[in-house]
Amino acid sequence: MISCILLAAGAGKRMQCEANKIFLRLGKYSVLQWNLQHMADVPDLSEVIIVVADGEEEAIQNEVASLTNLPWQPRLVIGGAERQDSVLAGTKATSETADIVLVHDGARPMARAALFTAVAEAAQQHGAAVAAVPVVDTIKQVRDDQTVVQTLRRSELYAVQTPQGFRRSWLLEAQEYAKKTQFVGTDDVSLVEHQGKPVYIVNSDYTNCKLTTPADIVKAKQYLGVTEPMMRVGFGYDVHRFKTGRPCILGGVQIESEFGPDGHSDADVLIHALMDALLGAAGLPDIGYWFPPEDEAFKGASSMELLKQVVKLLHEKGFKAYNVDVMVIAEAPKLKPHINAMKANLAGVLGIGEEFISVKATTHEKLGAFGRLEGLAAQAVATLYSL
Ligand SMILES: Nc1ccn([C@@H]2O[C@H](COP(=O)(O)OP(=O)(O)OP(=O)(O)O)[C@@H](O)[C@H]2O)c(=O)n1
Ligand SMILES: C[C@](O)(CO)[C@H](O)COP(=O)(O)O
Repeated sequence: MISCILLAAGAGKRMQCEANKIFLRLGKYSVLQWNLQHMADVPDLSEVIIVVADGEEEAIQNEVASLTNLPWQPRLVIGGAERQDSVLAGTKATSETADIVLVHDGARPMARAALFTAVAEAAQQHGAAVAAVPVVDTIKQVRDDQTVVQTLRRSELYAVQTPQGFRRSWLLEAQEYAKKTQFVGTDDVSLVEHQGKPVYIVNSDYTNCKLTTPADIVKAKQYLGVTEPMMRVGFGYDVHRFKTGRPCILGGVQIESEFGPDGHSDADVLIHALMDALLGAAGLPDIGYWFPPEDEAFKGASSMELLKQVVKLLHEKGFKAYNVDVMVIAEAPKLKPHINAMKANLAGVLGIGEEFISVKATTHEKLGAFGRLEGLAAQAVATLYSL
């Protein structure tokens, strides 16, 4: 049985962000979630212990809970001041039935399932193993006064990463010995080396870098295939004549009135302007193309139903509404009492919160055709983001 300790109790000081870097979002997942997603594909992994900073348990738990595909339920333990303390806390929480324990930096979200498996297999065979890559730079040993002691032979040098793997008995003994001899290592297998025991190198790749400084985030996004969401803006406008006896439906809300907008469909001018804004932002043809006025299928059609079709068209093109702002220009009826209901309608169909929806109304100060109550108009602006 394989158990994995995922270290997430650091402060992330060098990342210079306010919160622990484990919560940074890289596209659809946070750094922590990318780790868990990759680990979920490790065939024999049965137990995951996340080592968390005191006070961050709930936030970590929420991150875990939003992943529904994990084959195990990670357990949380509180870490210590130094990395080695955190690994020790994690080790104590591993099951006695685990024969292999892997230790992985939460700051390495690019490590793939195959690497975890390779390190676990090497640890099973050799006792202790570590993922590593040959160094690409020439490495020099340097004195405090900045002068070189020696140039190390590059062909013998590897930069080690995580996962680092152990037979559980080896890890426990190494930690015991490190405690007794007060040895502190900058990585985990160095505790085994300190006992004079061998550590096996598993060839990894350079994409498994540790997210340490802000520059590493750029690399991480590239390696994880994260593309920045693209924002698009669209504008829509519509006018309808008023007709006595027509229902007055605006924003999907039927308003008591002796007259209403005339048209082939329910003539919901607000929704029409909004649909054109959404379609325009997506670079799609306007509502006349999708719902032609001469087509009998749309006679008396509910514009809210048409809006649902527009949202479907957006999704098919890979877009989702981010926010919308609609302005109705009407001398009457009074829209204020109905604005909240309209916003709720739009929120439901667009699948966004009401705080991202604005519906406003203005009179035309009795000027011109709108002022004479011959008709009404609506303007809309919508922003979309790529899914
Ligand atoms: N006391 C500690 C220190 C570090 N870590 C974890 O060890 C990994 C590697 O450490 P590092 O990159 O140094 O992370 P931080 O300690 O968070 O960063 P910094 O040193 O910049 O504060 C990280 O996933 C970090 O969360 C830990 O669990 N407990
Ligand atoms: C374990 C490690 O990731 C191997 O490169 C590294 O030593 C961790 O160092 P940190 O200072 O805790 O980031």
